[in-house]
Amino acid sequence: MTFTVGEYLAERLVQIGLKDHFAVAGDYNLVLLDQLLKNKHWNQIYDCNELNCGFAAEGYARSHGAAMCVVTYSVGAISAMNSALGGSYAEHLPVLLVSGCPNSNDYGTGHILHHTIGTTEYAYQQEMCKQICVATESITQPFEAPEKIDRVIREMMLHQRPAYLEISCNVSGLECDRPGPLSELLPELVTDRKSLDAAVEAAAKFIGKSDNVVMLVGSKVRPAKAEKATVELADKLGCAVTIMAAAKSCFPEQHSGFRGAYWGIVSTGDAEKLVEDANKSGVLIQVGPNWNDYATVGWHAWPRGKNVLLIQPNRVQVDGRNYGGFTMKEFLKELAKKVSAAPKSAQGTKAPVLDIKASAPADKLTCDEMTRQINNLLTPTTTLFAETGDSWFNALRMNMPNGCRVETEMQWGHIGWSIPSGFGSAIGARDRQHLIMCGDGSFQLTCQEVGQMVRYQLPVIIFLIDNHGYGIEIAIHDGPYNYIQNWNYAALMPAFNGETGHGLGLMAKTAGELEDAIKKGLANRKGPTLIQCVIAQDDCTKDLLTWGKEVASTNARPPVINDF
Ligand SMILES: C/C(NCc1cnc(C)nc1N)=C(/S)[C@H](O)COP(=O)(O)OP(=O)(O)O
Ligand SMILES: [Mg+2]
Repeated sequence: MTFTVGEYLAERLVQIGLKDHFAVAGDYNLVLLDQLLKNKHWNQIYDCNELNCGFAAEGYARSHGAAMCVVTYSVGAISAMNSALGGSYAEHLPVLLVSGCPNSNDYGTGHILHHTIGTTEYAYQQEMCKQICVATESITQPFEAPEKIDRVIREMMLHQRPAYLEISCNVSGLECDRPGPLSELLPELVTDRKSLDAAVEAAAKFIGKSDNVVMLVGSKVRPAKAEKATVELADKLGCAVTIMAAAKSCFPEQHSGFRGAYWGIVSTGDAEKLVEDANKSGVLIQVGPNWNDYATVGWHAWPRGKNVLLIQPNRVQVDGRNYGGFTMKEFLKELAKKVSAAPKSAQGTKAPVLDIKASAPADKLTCDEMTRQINNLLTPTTTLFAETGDSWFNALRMNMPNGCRVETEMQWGHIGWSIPSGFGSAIGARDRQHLIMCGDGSFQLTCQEVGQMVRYQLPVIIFLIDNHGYGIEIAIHDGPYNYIQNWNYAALMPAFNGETGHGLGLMAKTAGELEDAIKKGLANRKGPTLIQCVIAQDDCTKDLLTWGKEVASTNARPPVINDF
């Protein structure tokens, strides 16, 4: 039995732990899909389109550690680039985008091929991908496959960022060597001990100079696999710990030091005062922050300067020095050993607690009541997806049981992401209850993947927030373009079910109807439940309005005219 190029790719990805991969068929990838199916240690999962396929892979990488999606040339791959590469790069996720590509005999012949842009060159796709991933390879001969496949996987795992691979449609089924051991795919970074020791020494001294130490945890602790090491340092220091909005659930909120989220004027709990005081006159330890325009509320809330110890995945900046040559995890673990055990008493009051009075069952459903009821569902094995929009603010104010995970896409911010990504995450972690909070505007971009949740019988509960339009945009800058055709979202489910599905579509216009719909959703284990939560168009969190106005004014800055 010959071992083929496609089987090599399958074996390598199964070796790094994948149990599933995602695909949309096309004539440039059918032979490859056949080869991937020969490997019985994983499943081939299908998507409705390539944008969703890329997001499903991104979601799988969130819950399972890495992912692959397979699409056809150009008409498939260029859609998938948005999600599988751009989004995954922005969100630090190891996703391999694989595209079938033209028959190797066509290269250099002047042939014009279908699905291309109609020129005689086919390298443009790989060139496009080079801009938004860490490694790309093109395979037109079987003998080059092992080295090129290993390289893209190795780079993707080392940098926790996406990579791109294309394979000629006449090569995937050709004979190929078998792979060597997995270890060469996952090289450990060589630690520069001298630099690590110097950085730890400097940081411990820096921290020791103040009795007002506050930690601020950012989203990069997750791709750096440093969440546990962050808790170890917090335990040793006994200091107050705050999180950035994009790092919701990256630090346990039942921890004695937890004090809320820092997000400038829309911070929760004591976080704003704690962070800004420490930045002014204490020590502010920032672990994996991503200070973009949204996180800094339009550049108005960006604590920087001489009192900051900045720890990034591969760099540490402290007291005017800059160190590299070790990982965040190594640095945090060594620092936890080094700092004095004298705990910096965790400042401020306890962590903020969601405090919303329950509505009466007959009351019209509100954003607060919906948030309260969803918050009551959270358990240590829940994964809550919060779509771009007011869902960010609703998730941020919820209380997280330790182990509960929140997924957001606050860097890429592609509306519609949560449905396909939630689908992929649920495939990758079938033992976790997946809840998705998705706005009506977002849902209209990628809702087809609810049909795939029906197909794979995933008991995902979708809270479709029907506020008749782009609420966040209306708050930032209103206009006719923020209003959408209002669908009967609950009525979609019978359509997605076809003859065989078990999806449930329910309408909730009152608090009681939502309670009842949630009960039905929790009981529905053989398919998704979509609950259309109808709320007033102007019913959004105060924080969204405050934040939106600031961001809008920053977006509106006039160009600086340099009159020389
Ligand atoms: C249109 C847009 N952003 C612009 C945008 C447009 N296209 C893509 C792919 N991504 C984007 N973020 C955004 S945030 C809408 O308010 C989302 O509306 P919805 O899902 O209904 O949520 P809210 O009502 O809570 O705002
Ligand atoms: Mg909306």
